[in-house]
Amino acid sequence: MGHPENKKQTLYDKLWQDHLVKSRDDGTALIYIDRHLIHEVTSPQAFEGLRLAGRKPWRTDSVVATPDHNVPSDAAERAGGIEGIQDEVSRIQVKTLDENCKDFGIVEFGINDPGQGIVHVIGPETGVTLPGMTVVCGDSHTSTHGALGALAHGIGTSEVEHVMATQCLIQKKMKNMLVRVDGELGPGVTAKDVVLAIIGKIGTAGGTGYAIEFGGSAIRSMSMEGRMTICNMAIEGGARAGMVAVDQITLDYVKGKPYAPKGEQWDRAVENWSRLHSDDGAHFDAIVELKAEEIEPQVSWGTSPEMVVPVNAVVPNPADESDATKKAGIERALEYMGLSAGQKITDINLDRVFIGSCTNSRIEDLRAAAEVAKGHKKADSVKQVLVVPGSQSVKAQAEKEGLDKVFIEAGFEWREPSCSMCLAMNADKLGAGEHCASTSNRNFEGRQGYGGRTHLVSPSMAAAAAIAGHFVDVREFGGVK
Ligand SMILES: CC(C)[C@H](C(=O)O)[C@@H](O)C(=O)O
Ligand code: SF4
Repeated sequence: MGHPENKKQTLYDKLWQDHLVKSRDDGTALIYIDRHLIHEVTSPQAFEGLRLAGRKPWRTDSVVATPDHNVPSDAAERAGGIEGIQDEVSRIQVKTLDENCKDFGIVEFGINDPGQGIVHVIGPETGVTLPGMTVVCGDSHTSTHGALGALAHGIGTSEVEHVMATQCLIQKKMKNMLVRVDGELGPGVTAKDVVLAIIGKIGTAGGTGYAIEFGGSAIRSMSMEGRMTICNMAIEGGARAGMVAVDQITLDYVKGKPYAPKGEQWDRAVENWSRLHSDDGAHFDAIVELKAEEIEPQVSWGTSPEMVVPVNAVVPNPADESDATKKAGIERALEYMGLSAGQKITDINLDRVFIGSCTNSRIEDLRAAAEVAKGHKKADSVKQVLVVPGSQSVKAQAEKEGLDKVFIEAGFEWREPSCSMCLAMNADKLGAGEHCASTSNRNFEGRQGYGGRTHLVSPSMAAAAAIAGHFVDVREFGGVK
């Protein structure tokens, strides 16, 4: 919320202002939506609603679809296309999306299309998501797209229908939070560690009611992939939207993408996008500061992303917690996770490892994991290591660089683009009681399969754990930059 006596605007204020259609007396407002991404899980009822009301999408070309949650990651199963999907519910979901897109004339990157991938990976990589846009999707991790200097957040299924019908959304303006990370990250410390450390500090409710802008020199010097990892998890810190100001790194990333403006339109876009940063002296309702040098590789030990500690720490003791509710939460998490207070994080043995998800399945993530895996073999005690690229285009690039071979030689499995074991909606699941080092964003009970135990880490930490069979400080592995 802009301070009454302060005309200086935050990035969020600007994006909001640019899309404000109407402020209403009840404190809500109507905002215009530029880009609407859809996937198979949250769109079927919305299409059904449109049909029942006899309505069509208002601006069909603003909608882009792709199946990601229910598509198999197994290459043989995947080769059979939609009809080849073994699980009936998944097959119906993917087929329904396909049919709805055909019926309503919506662009879809279908199951085996070269443009397919996790919706939050393909948006930025194709230029379907651009700076300055309002971006919505029936998916909470839509916050990812804010890394481009966009206002992006998840919406519910009824809102999916509303946006398709009207191109607008009823919203209440959020408050402004700045999370500033200054300094230089140490070797082996990545964007994932930064965002886990932020959530460890502010808690999963810390960002509730806020739009978070991530700034400071550590964020400014991060690649777009890193910024996306950070914004992806804004929602795990309670904020529906996370964002990063537009700078040269943003422009270099967007330029030349298939859906990005070209020629004279590019020049005009750049002129407009160069405003997309918070003004000096703009008012933030809350400011959180972290020092990059103090951030270490992180590992989550519990059942919420805020239950996270540095890799060389120990599992916390509920007896040290004075707040009764928090204490009970720690006790319950320890029981579910099968861990004991004071146990060293590096003593946690892993049954499976998952490298993927919209948090960490981009090319840079795969490069980081491959760098650690190169020349090593997974530990015998680790049953499975899945590497699931975030999109067909990431997969093709990784194969061009020979990363697939590095993984296969290390005994990892190289899979097809999908959400996969991030939430176990396809066949990739943990067994009850199994511990998994996962590069995803949620470690809730049962998230990766009934009774499964998820530990959130960075791609290089996941690869190191796969090789050692237990968590290790990736900085102790040779060759880590
Ligand atoms: C299925 C979808 C609605 C869900 C989300 O909103 O985030 C999923 O992507 C997740 O990560 O839990
Ligand atoms: S990869 Fe995971 S977090 Fe991302 S959209 Fe898919 S299920 Fe959700």
